Amino acid sequence: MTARIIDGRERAHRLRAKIKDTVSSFKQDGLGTPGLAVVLVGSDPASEVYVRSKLRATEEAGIQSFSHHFEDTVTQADLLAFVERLNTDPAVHGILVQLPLPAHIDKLAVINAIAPDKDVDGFHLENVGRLATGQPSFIPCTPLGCLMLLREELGDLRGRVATIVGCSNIVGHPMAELLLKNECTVLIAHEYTRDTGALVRQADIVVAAAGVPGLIKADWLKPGACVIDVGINRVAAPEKGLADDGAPKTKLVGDVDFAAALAVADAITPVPGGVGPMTIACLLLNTVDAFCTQAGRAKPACLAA
Ligand SMILES: NC(=O)C1=CN([C@@H]2O[C@H](COP(=O)(O)OP(=O)(O)OC[C@H]3O[C@@H](n4cnc5c(N)ncnc54)[C@H](OP(=O)(O)O)[C@@H]3O)[C@@H](O)[C@H]2O)C=CC1
Ligand SMILES: Nc1nc(=O)c2c([nH]1)NC[C@@H]1CN(c3ccc(C(=O)N[C@@H](CCC(=O)O)C(=O)O)cc3)C=[N+]21
Ligand SMILES: [Mg+2]
Repeated sequence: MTARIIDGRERAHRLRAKIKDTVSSFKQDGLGTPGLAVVLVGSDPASEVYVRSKLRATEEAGIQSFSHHFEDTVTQADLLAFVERLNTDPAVHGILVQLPLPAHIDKLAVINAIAPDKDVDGFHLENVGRLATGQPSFIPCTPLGCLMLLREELGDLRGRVATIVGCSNIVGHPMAELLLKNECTVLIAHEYTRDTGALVRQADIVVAAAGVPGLIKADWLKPGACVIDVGINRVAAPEKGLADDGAPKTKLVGDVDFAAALAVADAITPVPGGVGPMTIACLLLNTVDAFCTQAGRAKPACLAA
């Protein structure tokens, strides 16, 4: 038996099509157009790629995009002043500051400067606290995308054992909150966990978000587990030959030993084509949500998670 491969790209396309219809109905009803501002600092090539695909998806959905690129020498004061301008700009409903930020910038200060009702990443202290206490909040895009895939795959999650490997502010920790809220029994592993395999072996649901290629071995998986691989790791792929600069070509892999896991898991997300596209679709979803709240309007039922 071989595991079902969960097609995140297809699921994301479906969600983006619904968002696009919703946005066009807002325009027809004379309610205006949602707007998303994306702020990039410096010239990390991976960040530039992500920001470009976020902006492309935004425009394809009919959402207005505002893109701002700062040199990596920008001062914290200038960045904070810029966020404040976006906070008061009525055309901007959502604000995303791409991470990582250069070391001289206090990233928490920048995140917490974003107006909580425009914080479509859900990283602001107020949204984090709301999620942790069961109050309405923005939900970080990657965990929200993972939850949508899990619910489509498994239906009700109540009582299932979920092990999350990694507990960062942007993925692992909010994922744990969200699964707890969905009545899972949640186990969390991190760098100092003595036996991560022992936690993974108990899991009906595994969410791998450590950023370590091949960390999750197939013999760690409980037969029939549902595996969500969040990791995005660029590794050498000598089998693809050499690039122009003479170095081996590279490929993206997740944190799970995918080929071996296929024989044990019931369902698994691939990398690429799994969680990544859902992250982007959920960013658009959160932007529509922000727009509705700011317009004093209920979110359309067809977009409910
Ligand atoms: N698909 C998508 O949409 C997205 C993918 N990603 C990818 O997900 C991965 C995680 O991202 P992010 O959360 O930002 O990364 P961070 O580096 O911020 O966090 C990694 C987490 O994994 C833990 N960890 C590291 N090594 C191990 C190990 N050997 N065993 C168990 N736990 C370990 C760390 O523990 P400790 O807390 O003790 O340091 C930490 O909690 C990356 O590959 C990233 O590229 C990220 C965002 C979106
Ligand atoms: N403020 C902030 N919010 C974020 O949500 C945020 C961030 N900063 N910094 C970086 C991480 C990473 N992240 C990804 C989004 C999409 C893909 C994605 O679309 N991946 C494609 C492949 C892309 C490729 O080919 O490189 C896939 O998995 O199929 C990956 C990673 C969002 N992040
Ligand atoms: Mg660490």
